[in-house]
Amino acid sequence: MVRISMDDPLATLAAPPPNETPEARQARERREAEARRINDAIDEQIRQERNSLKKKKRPVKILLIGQSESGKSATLKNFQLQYAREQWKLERMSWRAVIYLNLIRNVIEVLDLLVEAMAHADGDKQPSPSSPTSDVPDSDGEYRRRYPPSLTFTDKHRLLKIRLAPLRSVLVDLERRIGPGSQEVYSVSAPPADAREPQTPIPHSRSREFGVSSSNGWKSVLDKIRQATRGGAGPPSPNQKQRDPGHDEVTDIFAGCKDDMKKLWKDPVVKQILAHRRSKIEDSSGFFLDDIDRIAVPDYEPTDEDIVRARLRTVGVQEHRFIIDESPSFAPLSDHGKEWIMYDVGGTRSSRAAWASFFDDVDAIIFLSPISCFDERLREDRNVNRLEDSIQLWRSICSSRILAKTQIILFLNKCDILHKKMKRGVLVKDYVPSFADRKNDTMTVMKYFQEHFKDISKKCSPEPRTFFVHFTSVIDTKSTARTLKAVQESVLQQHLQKATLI
Ligand SMILES: Nc1nc2c(ncn2[C@@H]2O[C@H](COP(=O)(O)OP(=O)(O)OP(=O)(O)O)[C@@H](O)[C@H]2O)c(=O)[nH]1
Ligand SMILES: [Mg+2]
Repeated sequence: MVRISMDDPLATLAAPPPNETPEARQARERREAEARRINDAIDEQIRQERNSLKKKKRPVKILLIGQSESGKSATLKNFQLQYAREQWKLERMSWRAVIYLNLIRNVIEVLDLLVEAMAHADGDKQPSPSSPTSDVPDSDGEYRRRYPPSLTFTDKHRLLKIRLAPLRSVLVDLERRIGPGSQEVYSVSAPPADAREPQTPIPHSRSREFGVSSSNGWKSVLDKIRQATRGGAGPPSPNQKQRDPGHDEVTDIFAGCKDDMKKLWKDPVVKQILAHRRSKIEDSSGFFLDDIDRIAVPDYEPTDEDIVRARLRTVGVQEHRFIIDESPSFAPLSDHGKEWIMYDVGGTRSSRAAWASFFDDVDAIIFLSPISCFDERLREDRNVNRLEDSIQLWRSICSSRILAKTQIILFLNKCDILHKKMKRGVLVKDYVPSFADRKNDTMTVMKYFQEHFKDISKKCSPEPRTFFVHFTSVIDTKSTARTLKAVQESVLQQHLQKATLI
C-alpha cells in the first residue's frame, strides 16, 4: 500500500488515484514512461544546441607563418585596416617613428656606399662607419667587382657625408626607442666563396637574433613610441602641449636633412653606384627614398600604404583580435560579431620553434612565401637561398601530422617585386636550374612556382587536402582586401563545419 505524506502537495498530485485497477495502472505507467522519454529527448536537444552554439561562438584562430620578411605582419596590417579601423587610427602616428627609421636606414645604406667608394678613391681602406669589417672590399679586385669604374667625386659628395652624419645618431636613438624589432637579424657566418653579391649589406655585428618574447610585439613597440614621444605616461608638460603628438627632436633633425637626403638619392654618381649592384634598394623592405618630400616634413602623417610598407621585425608572438561583422555576405554563415584571433610570429630561423605550440589550436594557417626571392639569400644564414628555405618550410608544414586536418592557405607573395625582376631581365634559371628554358616572364614563373608548391602539398600531406593558393602583393591594400574576403569565406566555412561535426 502506498503511504502519502499529507505535508507534500506535489506527492499528492503525483500519487496514483486510490482504487486504481491493474489495467489503469499499466496505462498510467506507459503514459509516464512516454512523458519521461520525450522529456529526456528535449533535454538532449537543448544540450546539443547549447554545445554547438558554444563551439560556433569559439573565435576563429589563424596563424600566420613564413620566413622573415615574407609579409606576415604586412598581411596582418591589411586585416587590421579592414576590421579594426579604430585601433588603426589610434596607432597611425606611432608608425611615424618606424617609417623615419626605415627611411634613415635607406639613406645610411646609400651613404655608406658613397663613403666607401670615396675612401677607395682617396686610397683609404678604412671601413665606413656602419660597414662591417667582413663587407669591406679588401682588394682592388673586390672593389672593382662591387663598384663601377671611373667614379668622379666632388665637394658636393664630401659635404653630403658631413651634413647627413647627424642621421647616424638619430638612427641609434630610434633603434633604442623601438627595441629589438628595429634591427634585422644578420648572419654571423661568411657567405660561400662563390656567392654573388649579397642582397643586402651586412651592418653592425650587434644585429644578432633576439629571444622569443611576447612582450616585444608591435603593439607594445607602438605603445612605447607613443609614451616616449609624449615624454612618458604622465600628463604632458606645457611645452609639449604646443606640439603635435609625436613631434620631437627626431622630426626636426629629419626635416633639416630633407634637402640633403634628396640630393644624395638623386645624385648621378650615387645612381651609377646603385645601378652597378645586382640587388635593387627599391625592392628592399621598408623602402621610402622616393617619398622624402612627403615624409621629411614636421606635420607628416603616415598614410595607410606607408604603414603597410613600414618594416618592423616581429619579435616573439603577437596576438591580434578582430571582430569581423561588417560583411553582409557572411550573414548566412556566421552570427554577426564573430571574433577572429590572428597570431603573427617572427620568421627568422631561430624564432620558428615557437610556432609549433599553436598548431593544435588554430583553424587555419596562412603560409607566406615571397616568390620574388629566388635570387636572394637569408639574412640570418647567407649560405641559404631564400626560396629554397621557404620551400623546405612549406614541405615541413605540409608533412606535419598535427596539421593534417588544418586548412593551409598559401600566399605566393611579393608578385610585384617578381614582376619588376622579370622586367629587369633577371633569369630564374640562373638560380633555379629546374626552371630550364621556360619563358622568363612573370606569369610563367608564377605558374611554375605554384605547381611546385602544389606538388609538395600533394606528396607530403599525411591526408588529402585542398590546395588553397593566392598570388599576392600584400602592400597593395585594395587587392589584398579582396584576397582576405576569399580567405575569410573558406576559413569560416571550415570553422563552422568543424563546430557542427564536433
Ligand atoms: N613590394 C612588396 N613589399 C612587401 C610585400 N609584402 C611585404 N612587403 C614588405 O616587406 C617587408 C617585410 O614584411 P613583413 O610583413 O614585415 O615580414 P614578416 O614576414 O612579418 O617578417 P618577420 O616579422 O621578420 O618574420 C615590409 O616592409 C613589407 O611592407 C609585397 O607583396 N610587395
Ligand atoms: Mg613580422
